Amino acid sequence: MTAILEVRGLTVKFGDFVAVRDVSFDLAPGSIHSIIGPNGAGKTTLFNALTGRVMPTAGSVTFAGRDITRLPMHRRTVLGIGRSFQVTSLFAAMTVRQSLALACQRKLGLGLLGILSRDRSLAPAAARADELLAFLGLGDVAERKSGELSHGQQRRLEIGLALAARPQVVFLDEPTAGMGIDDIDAVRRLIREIARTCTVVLIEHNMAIVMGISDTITVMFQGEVLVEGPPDAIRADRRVQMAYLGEVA
Ligand SMILES: Nc1ncnc2c1ncn2[C@@H]1O[C@H](COP(=O)(O)OP(=O)(O)OP(=O)(O)O)[C@@H](O)[C@H]1O
Repeated sequence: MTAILEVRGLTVKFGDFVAVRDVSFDLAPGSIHSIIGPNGAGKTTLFNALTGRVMPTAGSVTFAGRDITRLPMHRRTVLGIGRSFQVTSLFAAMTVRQSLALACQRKLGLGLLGILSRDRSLAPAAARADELLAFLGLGDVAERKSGELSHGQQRRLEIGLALAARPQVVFLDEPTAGMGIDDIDAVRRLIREIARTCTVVLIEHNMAIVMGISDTITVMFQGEVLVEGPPDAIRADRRVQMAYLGEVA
């Protein structure tokens, strides 16, 4: 199977500090691939380098056969890479429907003014926003301000913003952080649904979720890939257990 994303020798330095060192992995199309590791292992920095938020110091990222190593984030979005991001103050002041429509709009290359106007060319973004409201289970709160949603609803909206442009690969950064058990279950189901049409890369601290839904898990430790494999192999791997205990040499 040809990988949809190929990461080779990726290194990110902040000054002299190496946050991500020589990371390589393949992302199988249609899979749920989790990146785990103890605090400070380099997961978020790796995500940032893969989505164009930070530029790597060395290495390459190839998406669907195209070298995207140095592309900025917005160009990657257009190519089909989505990323969840926090409901910012801009989104917080807008309704849920408007927030989703704006995110859809970005893909179409139009701005906030377009969304708030009644231009007919906005119909595709509005239709996509409706589709996402239903998919996320946020139809009932569509006209509420995003900033007024419950924590769990806000996290679902963040996932929706990442899906707005119909990505081929979506990066979700701790989608269940701070959630109660009911919301966690809803997000687990949502991720499974997303994976029916899209490859999912996940940073997640909740091991029950990671072990329950991942096809492949890459374990990072001190900026490097410690081990990669299916959940059962990762669960049984002594090095992983030691890493979480902070005892890997
Ligand atoms: N902009 C930056 N400048 C300097 N150091 C940074 C920067 N961003 C991250 N780091 C450092 O890089 C290391 C990896 O951080 P990163 O946030 O990628 O880890 P993580 O695995 O996502 O951790 P956590 O699970 O705690 O979120 C940490 O030591 C962090 O302090």
